[in-house]
Amino acid sequence: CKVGMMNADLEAPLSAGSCSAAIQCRDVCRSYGKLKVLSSLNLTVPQGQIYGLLGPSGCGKTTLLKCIVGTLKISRGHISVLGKPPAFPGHEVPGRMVGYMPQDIALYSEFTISNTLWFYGRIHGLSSKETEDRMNFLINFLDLPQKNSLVRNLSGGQRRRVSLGAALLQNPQLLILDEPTVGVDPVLRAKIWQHLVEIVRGGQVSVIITTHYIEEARQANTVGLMRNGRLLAEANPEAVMKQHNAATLESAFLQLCEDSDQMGSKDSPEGPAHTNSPSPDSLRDESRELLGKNLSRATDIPKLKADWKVKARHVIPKWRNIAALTIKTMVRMRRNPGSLCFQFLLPVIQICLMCLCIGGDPKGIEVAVVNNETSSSAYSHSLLSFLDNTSIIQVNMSHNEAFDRIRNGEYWGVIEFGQNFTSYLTKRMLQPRVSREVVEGGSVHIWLDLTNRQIAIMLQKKLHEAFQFLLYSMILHVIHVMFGTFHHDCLSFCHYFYSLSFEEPIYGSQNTDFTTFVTPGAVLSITFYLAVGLTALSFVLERKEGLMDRCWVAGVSSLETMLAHLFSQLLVISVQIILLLLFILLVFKIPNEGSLALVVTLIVLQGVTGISFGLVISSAIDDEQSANQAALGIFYPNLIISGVIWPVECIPYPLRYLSLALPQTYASEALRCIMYRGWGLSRMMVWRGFAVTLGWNTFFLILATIILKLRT
Ligand SMILES: Nc1ncnc2c1ncn2[C@@H]1O[C@H](COP(=O)(O)OP(=O)(O)OP(=O)(O)O)[C@@H](O)[C@H]1O
Repeated sequence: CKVGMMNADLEAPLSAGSCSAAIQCRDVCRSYGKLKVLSSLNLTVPQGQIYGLLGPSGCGKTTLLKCIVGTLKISRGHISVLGKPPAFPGHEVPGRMVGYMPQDIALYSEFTISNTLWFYGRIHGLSSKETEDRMNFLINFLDLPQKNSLVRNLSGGQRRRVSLGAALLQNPQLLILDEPTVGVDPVLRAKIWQHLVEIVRGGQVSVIITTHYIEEARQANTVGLMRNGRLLAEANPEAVMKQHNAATLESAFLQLCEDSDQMGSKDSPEGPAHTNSPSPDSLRDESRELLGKNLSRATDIPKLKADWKVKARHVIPKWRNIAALTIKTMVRMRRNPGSLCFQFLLPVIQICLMCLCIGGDPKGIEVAVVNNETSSSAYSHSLLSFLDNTSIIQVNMSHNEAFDRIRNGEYWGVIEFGQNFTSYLTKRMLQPRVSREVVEGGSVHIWLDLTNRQIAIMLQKKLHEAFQFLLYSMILHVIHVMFGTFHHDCLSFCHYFYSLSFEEPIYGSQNTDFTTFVTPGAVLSITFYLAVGLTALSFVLERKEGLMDRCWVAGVSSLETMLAHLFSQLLVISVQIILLLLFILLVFKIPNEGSLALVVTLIVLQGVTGISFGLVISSAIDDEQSANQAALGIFYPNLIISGVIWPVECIPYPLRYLSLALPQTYASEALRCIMYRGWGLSRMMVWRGFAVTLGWNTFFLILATIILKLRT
C-alpha cells in the first residue's frame, strides 16, 4: 500500500543520510496524563535543509517541537539535536545554537522591539555591535516598525514578526519555528520563506517549521506529514505529491490520511495510529541502531559522556544570563511606574496604619457616673478628677438611668459612690477595725461591660491609677493636718503605704504599649507578605505566556531565573525596608537600642524568605487564581501562630511547636531582642532568629529551583 511504501521511503534516507541529520527523533512518546500525544514517532531533519512539519490542529506538532528543544521531557524514545540530546551538559541546545519561535507570541509586552532584541542578545552573549547590526537588519528585513515601539502597541502580525526576529537574532544553526507565518501577509510570508531558503543554502543552518498553509511548505526540502501523534510520511514535497498522484501537497496529505484511516480500520484494534508503522519493538531496535550510527559518526560517543568540568560549567549560573533577566525585570518595572510606586508605598502605609490603629489605649470611652455625694470637697469628686479624661468621658446620671443605658450598650461601665463615701473611706484609713457597712460604703462600686476586653482592661487600669492618686492625696492631706505644713518626708511616708514599688524596667520603658510589642513582628510580616505577593505570580504569568519556555530554549537555567528574580526583587524590598525603618524609627519613635545593621539585615533576610516562598508558589502552580489563593491562604494562619500579634506563650502546646518552626516566630523575637534589649548576635535568641530565617531561605530556594527544573 501507499502508506507502506511511504514508510519504506521514510526509513531509506535515514540510514543513508543519518550522519548529516540536524535532528533525529526515534520512537518518541509523550503523553499529557492519559492523553497520548506522540506515539512512537520517528523523524529526521537533514542538516542544512528546511523541514516542513505539517498536520492537522492538535496532532502534536507543538508538543514535538517542545520535546526537540528540551522544554518537554519525552516519556520514551530518543532525540538527538545537532548531534547530542537536548540539554546535554555543554551542549548549546538549549542555548545559542538554536533559535526558537514558539506558537504563542511570547514577548514581554512592556518591552520595546529594541528591548526585546537586546534582551535575547545579552542572553546569547552577543556584543553590542553584533546586536545593533542584527537588529537593524531584522527591523528592515521583517518590515518592523520603529525599534522604540512598545510590543503591547503592535498589531498581532507585527508581534509575530518581532518574535521571529528574536529567533533569528543570533544566527542559530538550528531554527525551530512554530507557525511563524500565521497572521503575516502573503508578501512578507514569501519574503520569510525566501530568507529561510537563503540561510539554509550554505548547508550550515537547518530549519524545522510548522505551518497551517500546507502549500507554502512546498518550498521546504523535506516535509513530514503528521497525524495522531505519528509521522505518516517524510519525504521531499515533490516526491510525496508524485507518490500520491496529487497536484497539490494538500491533496496528497488528504489521501495519506484516508489511507491511514483505512489501514487503521482493517488492521489494528488500537486505531490508525498503530497501523502505519512497524511494531514498536522492531522500530525501537532499528532506531537504536540508527541513532547509534548517527551519534557515533556525528559526534563520537565517548565525548558524549560529559566530564565533570563540563557538567559543572553547565550547572554554574552564568552572570550574563542573570544580568539579562535582572535588567529585564527592571525595565518591566520602570514601564509600570504606578505599580512600582504602589509597591514602595504599600509597606509604609501598612506600618503607619498599624502604629496608628493597633496597640494604643482606647480614647473617648463613655462611662456612667452615679455620685450620691453632694459636697464638692468629697473624695468621690477628687477620684473622678484623677481619671484620665482623654480616655474616659464621664456622664453623670441616676442609678436607674445608668443601668438602663449600659444595658442598651450606650456606656462601657457604671461607677457609683455611696452617700457617705468620703467619711467611710476616712474611717477605713484611720481605724484598724471597721464594720462591713463602712467597708461597703467606703468602696467605689464599678460595673463593666466586659465584651471588649481591651476597653475593660483600660478602664480597670485607669480606675486603679485614679484610686492610687486619691490615696496619695488623702495621706498628704492627713500629714498636712498633722504637721501643719508639707514636709519632704511626706513622699517617703506615702510610699510606706504603697508597698508595690515598680523600679526602673530592666529593658523597655514604663510606658511600653502593645504597639511596641507588635511593631517588630509586623515589620517582618509586612516585608515577608509583600515579597510573597510580588513573586507568587511572576513565573505563573511568564509560563502561561510562553516566556519561560523561550528563555529556557535560549539557554537560561532555572537557577539563573531564580537568582535573577531574587536580585531584582531585593532591590524593591530594599527601598521598601528603608522607607519602613524611616517611618517606625523617626515618625513613630519606636525605640532601637541595638545595631541598625542587624535590624536591616534581619528584615532583608525575611524579605528574601518571602521572595523564595513566592518563587515556590510560582514554580509549582500554573494559574493565577490558585497562586493567589496559596499566597492568601497562608497569610492568616501564619500571622496568628507566629507570635506576631499575640505572644507565643499563649499558644497551646502542640501548636506551639509548629509556631516555633515557622519563619517569623524566632525572627520576630530576635528583632524585638535587638531593638528593645540592644542584644547582638552573641545572644542565642538573636542568632536563632537569623539561623531559622537563613534555613527557610535556603530550603525555599532549593525547592523552587527543583520544582522549576522538573517542570521545564
Ligand atoms: N499542557 C498540556 N496539557 C494537556 N494537554 C495538552 C497540553 N498541551 C497540549 N495538549 C494536548 O495535546 C494535543 C496536541 O497539542 P499540540 O499543541 O502539540 O498540537 P498542534 O499540532 O501543535 O496543534 P496546532 O496546530 O493547533 O497548534 C492536543 O490535543 C492538546 O489539547
